[in-house]
Amino acid sequence: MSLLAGKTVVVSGVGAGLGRQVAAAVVRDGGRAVLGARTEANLAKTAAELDPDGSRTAYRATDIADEAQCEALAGLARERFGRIDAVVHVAALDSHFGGLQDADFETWRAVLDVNLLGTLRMTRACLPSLKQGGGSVVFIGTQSAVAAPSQVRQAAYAASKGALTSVMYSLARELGPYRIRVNTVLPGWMWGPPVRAFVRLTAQTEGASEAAVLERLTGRMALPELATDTDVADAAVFLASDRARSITGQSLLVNAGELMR
Ligand SMILES: NC(=O)C1=CN([C@@H]2O[C@H](COP(=O)(O)OP(=O)(O)OC[C@H]3O[C@@H](n4cnc5c(N)ncnc54)[C@H](O)[C@@H]3O)[C@@H](O)[C@H]2O)C=CC1
Ligand SMILES: Cc1ncc2c(c1O)C(=O)OC2
Repeated sequence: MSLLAGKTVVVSGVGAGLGRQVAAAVVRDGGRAVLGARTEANLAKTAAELDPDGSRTAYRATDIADEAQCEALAGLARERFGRIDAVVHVAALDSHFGGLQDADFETWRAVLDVNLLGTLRMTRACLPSLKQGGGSVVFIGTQSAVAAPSQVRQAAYAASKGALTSVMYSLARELGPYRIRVNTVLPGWMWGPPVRAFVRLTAQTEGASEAAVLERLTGRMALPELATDTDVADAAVFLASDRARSITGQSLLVNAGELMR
C-alpha cells in the first residue's frame, strides 16, 4: 500500500523550495496535501501542478505568525478531508540575519516569532484533529542548530531552530498519550533554490566558478553530492507516515554525512 494512502498532511511554507517537494511527495505517496504559505497565487499554481484535478490538494494563504490564519488552515483540512494525520512545518524565515554583534533584538524577536512560535501555533491549531486518530508532527530544524554553524550570521536562526528541536522532546512526552509523534528533520546544505542562489552569489563575489564553490561545500561531506530538497522531503514524509509509528522525539540529519553524531 502507498505510504500515505488515506492520510491528510498539512504543509506550511510551500514556496519554491522544500515545502513544494514535501507537498509533491505527499501526493506521490497517495496522501492529501493541505498547503499553506503567505502568497495565495503561488499556492494555486503549485496545487494545480501537483494535483491537476484538485481532488487531493487544498490550499489557503497562511502566515504562521498569525494564530487565526493557522486555525483557518487546520479548519480547511478538516472541511475538505475530514481529518489531519500529520503536519510538516517548513515555513521559516531565512537564515542570514547576523550574529550577536550586528543583529538587533527586534530581528531576533521576529525570527523566534516565526520559526519557533509560528511552528508551535500551527502545531496547536492541528492538535484537536491529530488527537482524534493519533498523528505525526514533523519539524524542520537545521544542522546549524546542533553544531557550530559554518556561518556566524546564522546565530538567531540557529537559536530559533535549536529551540524547536528542544521543545520537540517536551511535546513528544506531552502528546505521546494521544498517539501523536513529534520528530525533527535536520537538513544541512540542501540543494534547492536558496542554496543554488547562494552558490551563484558566492561564485560572483569571489570571481570563482559555481562548480568550484559547490566542490568546496561538497568536500565537507561523506557522500559525493549534497542532499537535495527532495531527499529531505522523503525523510519528512517517512516520519509523517505510519511506518515511523514507534519513532518519536528523534531528530534525523539529512546532510550527505557532513556532520555525524
Ligand atoms: N536551504 C538549506 O540548506 C536549509 C534549509 N533549512 C530549512 O528548510 C526549510 C525550507 O527551506 P528552503 O527550501 O531552503 O527554503 P524556502 O524558500 O522553501 O523557505 C521556506 C518558506 O517559508 C516561507 N515563510 C517564511 N515565513 C513565513 C511565515 N511567516 N508564514 C508562512 N510561510 C513563511 C517562505 O516564504 C518560504 O516559502 C526551512 O525551514 C529552512 O529553515 C534547514 C537547513 C538547511
Ligand atoms: C538555511 C540554511 N542554509 C544553509 C545551511 C544551513 C541552513 O540552515 C545549514 O544548516 O548548513 C548550511
